[in-house]
Amino acid sequence: MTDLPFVSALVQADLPVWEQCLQTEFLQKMENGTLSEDCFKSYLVEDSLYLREYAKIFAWGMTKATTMAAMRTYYSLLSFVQENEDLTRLRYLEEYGLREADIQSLPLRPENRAYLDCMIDAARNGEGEAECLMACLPCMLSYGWLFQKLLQRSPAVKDTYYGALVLDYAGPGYDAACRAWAERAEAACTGLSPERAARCRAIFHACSEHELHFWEMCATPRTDI
Ligand SMILES: Cc1ncc(CN)c(N)n1
Repeated sequence: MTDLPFVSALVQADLPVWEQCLQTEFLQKMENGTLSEDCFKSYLVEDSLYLREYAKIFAWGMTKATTMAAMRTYYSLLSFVQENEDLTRLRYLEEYGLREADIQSLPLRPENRAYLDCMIDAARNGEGEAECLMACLPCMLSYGWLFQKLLQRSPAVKDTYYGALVLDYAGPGYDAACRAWAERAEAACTGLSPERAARCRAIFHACSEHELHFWEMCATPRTDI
């Protein structure tokens, strides 16, 4: 992504946070094959609730869109998350005897709620597309980075129970979506005033930190499923 200077600088600045994500108990155990099914199931449930709410961030973005290109970006991102990213997760949930409809009434854990509130705040109160994309980007890009790293470091992870999920996020389809998303963010953030660019960087960083807190949370399973 060296041809995307704004986005590359964001990623470089936050790599230490993403490294910390890789070191969390949940991802370490996933990598070495010792993650309990309770933890994994709990992660899938929490993440399903997260992705449901995540969709609403695009809705806020759309209310501020001033071009058809921006509308199409939100639409394509939303459909990627809901149609591609959802498939593997739903298959796992099914294996646990859970249907999507069964989990909708569950409360979000505080770390999850805090992350979503941060993104919604950026999309609702920011000036426009740049802020909305900055809020959504760490979610997308950090997963691509994390799971590619995990797979490179421990290729045997693909033969574990969690292999399908790892391969999804480390694979070319997800990578292409990340690239498209990053290009759009680069365009939205090009030519911003220094003040607004700084606010965008702060949103991206805050959301990277929330990704870390989400992984930390996942080491302890929910007790209500
Ligand atoms: C919390 C979280 N962050 C990121 C992703 C990957 N889009 C996800 N599914 N969930």
